[in-house]
Amino acid sequence: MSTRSDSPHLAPPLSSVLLSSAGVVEGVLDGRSLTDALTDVSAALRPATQAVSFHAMRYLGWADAVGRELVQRYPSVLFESLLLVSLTLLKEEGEAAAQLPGMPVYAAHTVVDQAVTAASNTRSLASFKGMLNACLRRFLRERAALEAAVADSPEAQWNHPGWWVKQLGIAYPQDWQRILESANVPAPLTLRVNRRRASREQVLAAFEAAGLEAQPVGQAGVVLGSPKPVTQLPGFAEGWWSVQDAGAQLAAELLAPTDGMRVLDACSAPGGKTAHLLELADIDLVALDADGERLERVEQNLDRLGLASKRVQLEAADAADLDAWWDGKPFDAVLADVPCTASGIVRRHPDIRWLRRENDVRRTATLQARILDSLWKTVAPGGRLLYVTCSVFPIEGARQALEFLQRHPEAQRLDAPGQLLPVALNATPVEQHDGFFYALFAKQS
Ligand SMILES: C[S@@+](CC[C@H](N)C(=O)[O-])C[C@H]1O[C@@H](n2cnc3c(N)ncnc32)[C@H](O)[C@@H]1O
Repeated sequence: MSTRSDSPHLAPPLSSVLLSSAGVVEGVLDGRSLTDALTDVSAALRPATQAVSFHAMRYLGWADAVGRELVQRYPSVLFESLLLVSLTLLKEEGEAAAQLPGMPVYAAHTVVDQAVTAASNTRSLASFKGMLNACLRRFLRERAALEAAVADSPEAQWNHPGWWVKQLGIAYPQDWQRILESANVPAPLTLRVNRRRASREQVLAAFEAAGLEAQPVGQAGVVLGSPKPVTQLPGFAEGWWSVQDAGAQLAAELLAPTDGMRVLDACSAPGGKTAHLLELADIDLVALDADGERLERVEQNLDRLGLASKRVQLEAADAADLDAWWDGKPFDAVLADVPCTASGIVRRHPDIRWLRRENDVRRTATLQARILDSLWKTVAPGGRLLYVTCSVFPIEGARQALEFLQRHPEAQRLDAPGQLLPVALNATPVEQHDGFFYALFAKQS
């Protein structure tokens, strides 16, 4: 086995990692998020399983198409998942494998041998180990012909569902390939310094002293040269910083709260932007989220960052149901970081593309419009509302903003970036960010 220097230390046998990764992929095929499915994996296997299953998600479209060439009918979803995971590890060889960002690199014969061992060691797969062996060996023998057979499939070529590729092609005739390719570049670890606890210079100096390469980005960001577990970085327990993509760091800056303002963070969990708002000014803040469990994470994050106070009120409620939570006192500034398809953060969550269905996009856009219309009522005359999504589909972004203005002629659109497309391909860590949409509206007094 050989691993690149940035691959995790893969101490457990590859057969165990392949089997646990197959279990995780099986979970995603069954509709679970990758993060959730990974919680079932033992601590000893988790780092390696995470690396292998993230990689599998990035190349699942290609592996699925090749798998269909190799197998008429899968004996089980676990078999299918084990085959697909193994194929993604065989996707490139030698130099090409080393070039594929984030690819855990193993010799081909090791992958085949360990996949077959994984099948032998698993009661429900043992009688299919010969079939698995034959499929993987056939792939190695007939790679070129199999690659050619799937080349025309958009899923195989772009590793996204066909409907997703089509929608991006229509929306971004110039950029769609770059967007799709950016989705397969593993994201850097980007932090936002909590200016109430530390300066950026202080954080950069502490990282340098710990031998970590880091650079400033944006107004308060720091991007690491290579990702590390956050608890191992200086300043985590002290609340010096939070993990947040550079594109997401624009939200609180655009809403620009000032001391004494009454502010609403309407879809706040897990609290990344809530904390940023509180770092920027002394405000009275209501933080809502429909999901009570996720709201607990807002509380934990504010505690760690030293930002919890009597001026912060957390409410588990549907933002669109004003009767349930609003006392009628208007807000000077409202952050509407609404639920979305998350199509702009696929590089951080490579499973999202496989979990979404085409009709989710319209369904989500309808929910967003409902939340937006309700929240607009809570904005004080002269106040502002920032609409945010981490999506690249225009129906959740540019079109949503346009339709909002048509429904609310009293809203004035202020300067904001609009659609930020994800930047990752051929970009330095400092240049990279996820895809977001930002529209800022003022309510005329
Ligand atoms: C994009 S996430 C918010 C991320 C958060 N602002 C941050 O920066 O950490 C969207 C959130 O909206 C919440 N949500 C979904 N439907 C909602 C609703 N009807 N009212 C309020 N929150 C809702 C979800 O539970 C989710 O936590």
